[in-house]
Amino acid sequence: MPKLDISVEEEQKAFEAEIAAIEKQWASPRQAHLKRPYTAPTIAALRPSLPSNSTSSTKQALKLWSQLHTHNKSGTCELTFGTTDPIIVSQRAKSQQTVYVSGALCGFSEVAIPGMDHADYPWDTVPKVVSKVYKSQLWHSARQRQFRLRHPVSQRGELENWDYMAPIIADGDMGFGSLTSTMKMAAEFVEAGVAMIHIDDLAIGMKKFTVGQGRTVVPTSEYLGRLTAARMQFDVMGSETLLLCRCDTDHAEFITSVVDERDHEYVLGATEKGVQELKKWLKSAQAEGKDLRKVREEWKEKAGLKTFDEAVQGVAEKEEYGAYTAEVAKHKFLSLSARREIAVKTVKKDVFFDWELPRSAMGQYMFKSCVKAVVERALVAAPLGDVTWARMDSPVWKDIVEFHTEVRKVYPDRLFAFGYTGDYDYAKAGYSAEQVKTVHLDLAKMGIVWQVQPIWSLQGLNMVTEQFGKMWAEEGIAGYLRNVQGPALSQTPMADGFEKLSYCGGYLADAFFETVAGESIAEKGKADNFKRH
Ligand SMILES: C[C@](O)(C(=O)O)[C@H](CC(=O)O)C(=O)O
Repeated sequence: MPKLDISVEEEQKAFEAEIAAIEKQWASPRQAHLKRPYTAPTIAALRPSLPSNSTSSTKQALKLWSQLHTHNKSGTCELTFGTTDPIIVSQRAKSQQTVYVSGALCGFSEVAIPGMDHADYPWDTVPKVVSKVYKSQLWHSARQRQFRLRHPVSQRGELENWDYMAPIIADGDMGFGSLTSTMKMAAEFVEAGVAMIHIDDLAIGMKKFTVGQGRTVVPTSEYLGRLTAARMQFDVMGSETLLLCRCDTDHAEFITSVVDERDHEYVLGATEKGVQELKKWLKSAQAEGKDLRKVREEWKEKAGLKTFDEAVQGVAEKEEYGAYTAEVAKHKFLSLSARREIAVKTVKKDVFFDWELPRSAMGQYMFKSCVKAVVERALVAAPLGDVTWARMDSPVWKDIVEFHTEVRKVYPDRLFAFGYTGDYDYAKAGYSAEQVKTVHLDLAKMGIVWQVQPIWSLQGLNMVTEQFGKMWAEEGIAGYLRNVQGPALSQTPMADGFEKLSYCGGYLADAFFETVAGESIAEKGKADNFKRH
């Protein structure tokens, strides 16, 4: 193998030039808000000798960044929806500025074995769908351009000119395991042309349910590690790709470990002495054929499940508890042992608290979520990413306002995303019909500039397909003419897919054949002649 023909001095000079370029990029208005736990020389030393393929992702990310800022300035928002299908992507170019590639949808339609959204598909599933979608966008933009340029300038003003290159936002779930899988996934996304990905704090394999209960999150440090891994990969590739810090702590019921003291305030423990470990309790109940959900609830009741602060409140006099909370409030984050020390100094009675007893058979600790916990995670994550999303189980307006207001107190210009998650029940969450009409605009005023209904392709397409299938089976072509073909042909311009001239792009194939045959399309003197200007 030949050696690299470069002197040590040249190598060092190139390294220093790379460092200077990285520092310049990091200081740019687009990136100045980001804070990395690593330096430019570290990143420069991690780069291969040829630049990575990140041009498309960078271009689309900058486009998205500018769209989101424009919305932020005007108090408006982008309302988009999820799909994985290039045909659907082509139509939304007429009304949406962005495309969302949802993991849940990929799990139903882009995998060998479909299933509920447990983010249990292979780690490169969503990047592959992004690549497919991005290539379809390129194709539509090329065929539209070719169609337009076949027409003289005088006629082009009349022709369609959609922006098919809508930036793609994609679901990176929890990063799929260790930091190296998060890096590999981030790299594949960049190469696929993605504009932004979201990474969350859910435990791998526990997206929705554990033993029939709520979701499980990872410690704050692990969440930050994932975001840092994605950010580092973008930096190694020199890309501008946006990182959306999604946080799923709202209504989470478990945390995988208590290794990070920032989480200790929210971990639940037994406060009654003498209760058996929950997992042993459940095991014997199972052997007796009892209803485990009921038995678990009974155990929680018996164990007096509380956070440590609640346990202190439970045994302290009013003034003692006041002294305890006053001392705790002096610190940003406090470990359980530090809280115990404060309790010993401020409260006469012993505080019994054991967070080992409620641990699940899989080892998870029980967690008490609240808006404050979500805000804290979002705040520590913010410097690593560009946009924040607190994924909520239910659209509780009070919580939404509190979350976004608190984050904006620290980061006044923060941009946010919001998911109209599939099964939200707005009436149950207390919204009137009037409120629902303007909710997207009310959200936009809080900086929630990117709003997505992630699973339209599941809910909406299923509904439309069911209705069409029934009609087709009953009425055949007469129903098709009435409901589909008739309206499609009579609208102006006619719906895509019916006409052969523009959308289906036969002329693009003709242009390839003509070019290969050496025919100059410009000189052929066709009616729809190709013009160079
Ligand atoms: C956004 C989401 O991650 C998705 O995969 O589309 C899901 C969607 C849903 O459950 O409706 C999520 O919100 O977790």
